[in-house]
Amino acid sequence: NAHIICRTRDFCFVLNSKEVRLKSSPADLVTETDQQVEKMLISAIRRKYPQHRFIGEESVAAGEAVELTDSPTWIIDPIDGTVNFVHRFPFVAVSIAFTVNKQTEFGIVYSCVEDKLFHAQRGRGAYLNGKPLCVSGQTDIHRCVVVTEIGAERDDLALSTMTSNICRLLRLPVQGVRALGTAAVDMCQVATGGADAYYHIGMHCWDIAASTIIVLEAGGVVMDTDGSEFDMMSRKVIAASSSAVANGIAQVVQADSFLGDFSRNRA
Ligand SMILES: O=P(O)(O)O[C@H]1[C@H](O)[C@@H](O)[C@H](O)[C@@H](O)[C@@H]1O
Ligand SMILES: [Mg+2]
Ligand SMILES: [Mg+2]
Repeated sequence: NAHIICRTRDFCFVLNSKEVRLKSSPADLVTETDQQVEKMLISAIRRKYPQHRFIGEESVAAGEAVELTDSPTWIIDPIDGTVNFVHRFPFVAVSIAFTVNKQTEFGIVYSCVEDKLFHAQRGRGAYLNGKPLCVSGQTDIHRCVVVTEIGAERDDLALSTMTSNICRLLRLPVQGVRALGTAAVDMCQVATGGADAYYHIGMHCWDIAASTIIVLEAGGVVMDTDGSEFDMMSRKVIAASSSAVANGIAQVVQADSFLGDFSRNRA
């Protein structure tokens, strides 16, 4: 059984996950807690906003389409870092973003074990537990700590793409490469200035929708891994402290044909 104690200033509760099941790969896990948290969030929001749409990781896993329209839409990852959650590795987050006309209006990432609440609203800055956030402003790729993710894919092409990208960055060299096991929290490190950049190939919109606006509102930049304009549904992202660093990463990171048929969001 996996469990985690979530504390906030106002309450403390224990989330139990009795059953761990596999989804797309032996490293893509889901627990009852993922499903219950998503249901709880969607039903609470729906009560207040019955017309709004939802893209939720576990609803998509259950067969719902991933369709981002102009309608007000909530993009939810009920537990980002489910492998961490199951193993009690202490980086686990709830990620919620809200979009209108495909533009993100606000994002919230709650890193449960750390009791860190990141949030940002378009045009109103980014905050961690109420304090304003600012990226490092680093412009020299050689002085960067870069965060990425190993991902859940375990096929040869995915693994060689992931490892060769890390090798290319280390050879530049950069000063460090890190992976916390939750894309949402990884990306928030860029917003705090603790990391200078984050890139990921193969994540889904629910992993990074909220943290994208948090990085942007903290003064960072976001782009596709090929250097083109960021598309939340493309499953590729670079978030960085400056355009110079983002472009430096885009020059070395290759997506190749890794995403293949899976190049749009699906569970
Ligand atoms: O499935 P969850 O835990 O919501 O999301 C995780 C991704 O599946 C995995 O690929 C990635 O490495 C991890 O960081 C991410 O957040
Ligand atoms: Mg996730
Ligand atoms: Mg999840």
